[in-house]
Amino acid sequence: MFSTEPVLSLSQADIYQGGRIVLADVTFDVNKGDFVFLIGRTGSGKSSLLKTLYADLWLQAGAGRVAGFSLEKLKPKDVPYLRRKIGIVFQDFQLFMDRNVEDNLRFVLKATGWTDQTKMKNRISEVLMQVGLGTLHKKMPHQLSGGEQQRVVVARAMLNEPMILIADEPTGNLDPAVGEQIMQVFQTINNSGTAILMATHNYDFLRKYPARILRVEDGKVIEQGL
Ligand SMILES: Nc1ncnc2c1ncn2[C@@H]1O[C@H](COP(=O)(O)OP(=O)(O)OP(=O)(O)O)[C@@H](O)[C@H]1O
Repeated sequence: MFSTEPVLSLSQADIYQGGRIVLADVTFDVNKGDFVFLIGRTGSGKSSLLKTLYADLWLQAGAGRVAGFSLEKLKPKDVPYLRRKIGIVFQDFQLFMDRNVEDNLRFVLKATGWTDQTKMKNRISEVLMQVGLGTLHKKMPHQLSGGEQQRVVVARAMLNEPMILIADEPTGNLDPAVGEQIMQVFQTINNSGTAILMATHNYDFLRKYPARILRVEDGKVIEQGL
């Protein structure tokens, strides 16, 4: 992949959900280091769009490239490799509740082909530092606050140095002050060069952290001025 190629590119893409078209003719790029908010009413199609980008929904018409993978040519066997190049964060933290923080992260590293114990330990320390949780390796998820759990989820998404972080309402279940901490973690990650595409209903973020805004409305995706 050439370094000038967008991290993500959709061209005249149609987004389907359950056999029904949700969004038509979607065209936009996200470049290295971009921060992009995705906004729109409940049910407008934000999650469907994001799911298409990480191949949870199949792209049925138009063209798409994500982290060097062509969505229209993607085969089921390619999906895990695509997902290694993108970090995914949802609203609900899905940590294994019966494993400590370090083991939650190690699970992902092993599943994505890491074998060297020292390298795994070092990478786990790096990502936990990156999200401001450098001392919580041995804690069980239930010993962490909701915000801390979500930061572990963000750390997990960063393990394989993704080119883009795709986040669907990552602060939706958190109180505003804690949501703000997650937003600051995203800013730090973005400042180190990782592109971020984040669906949110929190309009305070749009004011406080000016960035590109894509609005999903009436079956279309529109780039909005600042
Ligand atoms: N699994 C599904 N099967 C069929 N239709 C679905 C499915 N999931 C969502 N839809 C429909 O697709 C449309 C878009 O939903 P989507 O979840 O993408 O919206 P959203 O903008 O992410 O909403 P929210 O802000 O509430 O998360 C809605 O009409 C929804 O009812």
